[in-house]
Amino acid sequence: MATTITNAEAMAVDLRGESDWTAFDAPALVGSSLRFVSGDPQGDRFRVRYYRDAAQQLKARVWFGPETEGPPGHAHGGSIAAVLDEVLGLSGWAAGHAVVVANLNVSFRNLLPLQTVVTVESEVVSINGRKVLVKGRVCSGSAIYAEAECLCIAIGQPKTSVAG
Ligand SMILES: CC(C)(COP(=O)(O)OP(=O)(O)OC[C@H]1O[C@@H](n2cnc3c(N)ncnc32)[C@H](O)[C@@H]1OP(=O)(O)O)[C@@H](O)C(=O)NCCC(=O)NCCS
Ligand SMILES: CCCCCCCC(=O)O
Repeated sequence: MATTITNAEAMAVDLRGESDWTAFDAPALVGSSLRFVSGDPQGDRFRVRYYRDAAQQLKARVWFGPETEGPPGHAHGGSIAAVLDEVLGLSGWAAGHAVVVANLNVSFRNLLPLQTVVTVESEVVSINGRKVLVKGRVCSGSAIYAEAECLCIAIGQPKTSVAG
């Protein structure tokens, strides 16, 4: 019997990282609860693959599928914010802090065409008591789609970070 596949399922989406990145296993660090953004790797919304770069900062390759649409042909701002929320919060965890996101400030710089694979970069820029400040951006080559600053607050004991 023939199997029905949607256009998006049939689509090859290249989420490979750079040669000096290593795969990062998010569920191994935080559990399997992060389903909203990265829980459907064959879906029509987001497809996400996590890495650490050579400086050990968390990076993600993210495909914005047809179901992230907001303005015609482009990603909904909330979908971009959701991706930044997860990646930057997870970046705090990857740096060893058991955090939740308290404040996320996003600047949308350019419309993001649907079915684009972007890189989400993150950098932990300061740690002040329970406050872990993470900056990040959504980009592809020289194109910057969004930039964000994320205040994470530690709610538990520091976690041993995992290499991938
Ligand atoms: C973030 C959260 C844990 C903070 O609550 P708390 O543990 O009681 O901590 P406090 O309110 O004492 O805040 C701790 C510090 O962070 C600061 N802070 C907390 N939220 C902040 C915010 N939104 N913006 C700026 N600073 C904030 C406080 O001012 C405080 O700073 P201080 O130590 O210099 O006084 C709580 O508000 C929360 O659970 N929010 C929901 C988080 C969430 O649902 N995120 C999305 C899913 S990850
Ligand atoms: C348990 C890992 C938390 C990572 C950040 C999630 C961001 C959010 O839910 O808003």
